[in-house]
Amino acid sequence: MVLCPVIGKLQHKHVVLASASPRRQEILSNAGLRFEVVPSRFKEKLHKASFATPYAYAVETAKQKALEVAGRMHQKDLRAPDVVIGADTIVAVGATILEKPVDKQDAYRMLSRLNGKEHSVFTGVAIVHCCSKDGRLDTEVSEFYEETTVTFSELSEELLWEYINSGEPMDKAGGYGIQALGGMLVENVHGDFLNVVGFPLNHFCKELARLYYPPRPEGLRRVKHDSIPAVDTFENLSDTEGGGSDPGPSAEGGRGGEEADGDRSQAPGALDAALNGAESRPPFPTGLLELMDGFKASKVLFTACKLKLFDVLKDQGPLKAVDVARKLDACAGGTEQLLDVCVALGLLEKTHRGYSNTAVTTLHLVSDAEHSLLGLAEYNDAHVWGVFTRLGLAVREGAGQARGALGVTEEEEHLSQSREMTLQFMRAMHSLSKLTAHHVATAFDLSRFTSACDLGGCTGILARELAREYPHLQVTVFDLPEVIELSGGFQRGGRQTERIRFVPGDFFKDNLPEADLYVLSRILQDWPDDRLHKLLSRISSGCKPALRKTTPVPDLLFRTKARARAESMRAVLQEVTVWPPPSWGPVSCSRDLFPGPVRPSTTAAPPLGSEPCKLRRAPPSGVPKRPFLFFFFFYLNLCILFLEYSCFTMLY
Ligand SMILES: O=c1[nH]cc([C@@H]2O[C@H](COP(=O)(O)OP(=O)(O)OP(=O)(O)O)[C@@H](O)[C@H]2O)c(=O)[nH]1
Repeated sequence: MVLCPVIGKLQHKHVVLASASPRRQEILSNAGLRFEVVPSRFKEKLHKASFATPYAYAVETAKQKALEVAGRMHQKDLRAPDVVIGADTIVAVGATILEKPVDKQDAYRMLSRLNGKEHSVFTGVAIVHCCSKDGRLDTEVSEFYEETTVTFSELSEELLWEYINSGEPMDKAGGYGIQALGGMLVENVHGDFLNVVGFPLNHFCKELARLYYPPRPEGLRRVKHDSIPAVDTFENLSDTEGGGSDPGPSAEGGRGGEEADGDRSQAPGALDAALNGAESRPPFPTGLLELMDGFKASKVLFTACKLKLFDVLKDQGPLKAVDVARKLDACAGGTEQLLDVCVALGLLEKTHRGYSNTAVTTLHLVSDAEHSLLGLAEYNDAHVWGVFTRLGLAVREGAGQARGALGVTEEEEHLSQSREMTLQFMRAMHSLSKLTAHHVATAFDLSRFTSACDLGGCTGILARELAREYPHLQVTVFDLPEVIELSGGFQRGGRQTERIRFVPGDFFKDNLPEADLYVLSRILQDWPDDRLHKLLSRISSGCKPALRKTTPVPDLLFRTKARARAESMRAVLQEVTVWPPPSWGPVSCSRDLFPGPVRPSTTAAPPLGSEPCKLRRAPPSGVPKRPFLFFFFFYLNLCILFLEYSCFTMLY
């Protein structure tokens, strides 16, 4: 089903997108267009000074990209596709054109030019209709451009370099990606957002409508000025065009135009019916459909990780599908499909040289990357996936499903916890903590504490970060004996630094190490309320009495979120500090730790009469200071935590 009937017009045609840009592929496939991707080999080296305007340059480049692909495909098979789409996005500061940066310095130069100012983003688009006759290629080119103006905030050098070092700018016009981290640099956008991302979908649909539905006779015209084609185009939704290569639209009244007119003149009554139907149609439930299919995307990611696809591409890419298949010892067809889905999901890039990792993949899905999340992917695939398939049972029975997923009884459970499973869990926590630990450790000013105990501290990543950040803090990592035994394998420079010690024990049974700050990071969601009450009461009595009586500063309990992004993490902590709602469980501060029964995630903190810990620093300048974003982050995280808490307490 496609929302836009003009897109449906292309449904039975062989459409080629002459672009390697994953963003363009995503925008067009999200719009329901089916197409083949054949990246253009046209070198973007037109002489800029010879164009009167920056957009003329972008349009010409887009046209040359599309024509190169049409010509190459025609030469190869003596049969061109029906339609080739080319696009080119540039940033213009006055008359100066910025394309993709060639290196970090170049990215810095570009971003500095844009800093604190307004600029234009132009995307030129060419739609080339092809026709192969007697071995000859005929083309008919429609072209247009779209302009969007973007204003950057005043950004510090530090932030620019942090952004450049994220790797994001390198394949983006002007050196930023508005759809991702680069969005934080942008204060204002005027015009079509998707145009900045790389493809002006709205203008494209209008152009198709113009091409495929030439103006109709006055009497029959319905007036609706809208981005998506004029409503008088709805009558022809079900037409079945052959896959021929004759150009659909034609200024002289080509096939597409004749069809449309023919239908119109036949059935104006049917047109009205169709129109009424169209108007009463409900809004397209995009979010819902994404939820329906979200699990497929996760499984694709897990499968690619399991096959070590990203490692292969990191070391040897770009590679063609057959070569990847050989290296993975997998079927060529299946591998190609997996690779293409990864491209669609933005995990890989595809060019004529083959498939290669994207910047994010290189950072997080390669085994030996500093911030690899492979451990988390492996654990979610091997364990969490199975448990979540039993969610229905959990709801019906009101019982945890972890054992069921393993296929073991309560008695066998302990035995089934193999060393490998423990390691798998530790790898997951380790990789996630590496991302979040610094942000957790620096979110609050903890300098007044002299000893901290990280309960369930696993491999000690947060402990290290706390010790690094607070030179007077002694940190104890307290975890199960089997975890402590294995944690040595995760330490690069030796497990024990002077101020960190690892203590084995069970926090439900054994004496807790003394400390004046206890940290519960990703712990609370794992247990039912009665156990949590027990744990929190034990912490309360273990807390140094002197400190409890005298300090005006709250002890602090906090736990991190599963998908805490750095910015949102800080924003949430800030939000909580500024406005601690009583119902907020995830990050809670209190002076006396839980004197009475508590329900950690819902009524965790007793009245917060005590002064909460102050945020140590202001949010980084990259975090927008606008209140709505704070609220967005706040609610986003609240939702994630609620979901996590509910699911975990139900399933485990
Ligand atoms: O905010 C954003 N701005 C721009 C982009 C991406 O930048 C590139 C622009 O480069 P170009 O138009 O030359 O396209 P290529 O990626 O080289 O692919 P072709 O094969 O079509 O030449 C484009 O990918 C935009 O999507 C962005 O992502 N965000």
